[in-house]
Amino acid sequence: MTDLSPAPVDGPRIEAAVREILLAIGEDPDRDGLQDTPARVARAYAESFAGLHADPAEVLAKKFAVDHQELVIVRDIEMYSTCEHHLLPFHGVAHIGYLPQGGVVTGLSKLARLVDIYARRPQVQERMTGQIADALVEHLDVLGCIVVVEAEHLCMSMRGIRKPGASTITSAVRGILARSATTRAEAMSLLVSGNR
Ligand SMILES: Nc1nc2c(ncn2[C@@H]2O[C@H](COP(=O)(O)OP(=O)(O)OP(=O)(O)O)[C@@H](O)[C@H]2O)c(=O)[nH]1
Ligand SMILES: [Zn+2]
Repeated sequence: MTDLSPAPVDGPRIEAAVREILLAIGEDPDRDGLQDTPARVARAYAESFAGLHADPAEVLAKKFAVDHQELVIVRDIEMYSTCEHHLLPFHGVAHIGYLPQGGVVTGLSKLARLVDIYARRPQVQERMTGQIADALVEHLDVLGCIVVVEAEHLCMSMRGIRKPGASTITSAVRGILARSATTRAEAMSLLVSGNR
């Protein structure tokens, strides 16, 4: 995990709500072991939803010039997010590839920070994938980019349809990579897991 500061959440409100949930499921929120749970959940949510209050423009503000006009790819960026339908985790990896414009690149760690900003929100995987790609276009002014996210959704594994191990893969392609099949194919072949 990166070092996003916890979000400024309304702690007492989360605590009251968690206490209600515990009562609603037939638990005793005052029993040993559960007494501190509402406060723990509030702290955990402040971390899990910190991305709501982080600015992708700030993360991508620091750029530098390198004489490199070709693909930059960082893959297997670990990500943990929260499905907005069930408030259960989905987790996996994000892969990012981009073509710099005019030799302007960002620090590699900033790509991982960008993933974190969009992962640490109530999310659906498709939107998160697109948001990462859009941020690269908007704030890094890339010539093109591709973002692929592979994740397992606990709402599909531990409940509901109960299919552990099912992997959801989403991609978002922007700019020149959306227009050129050859460049996109090259990026994709370097990006996806089958080619490790
Ligand atoms: N497309 C998409 N669907 C998601 C994501 N996360 C969870 N879902 C799905 O959201 C859907 C919500 O379906 P609903 O029928 O409203 O809720 P539900 O009755 O709990 O559905 P089940 O999970 O099928 O039991 C489910 O099919 C989930 O698998 C995501 O990131 N993207
Ligand atoms: Zn879900």
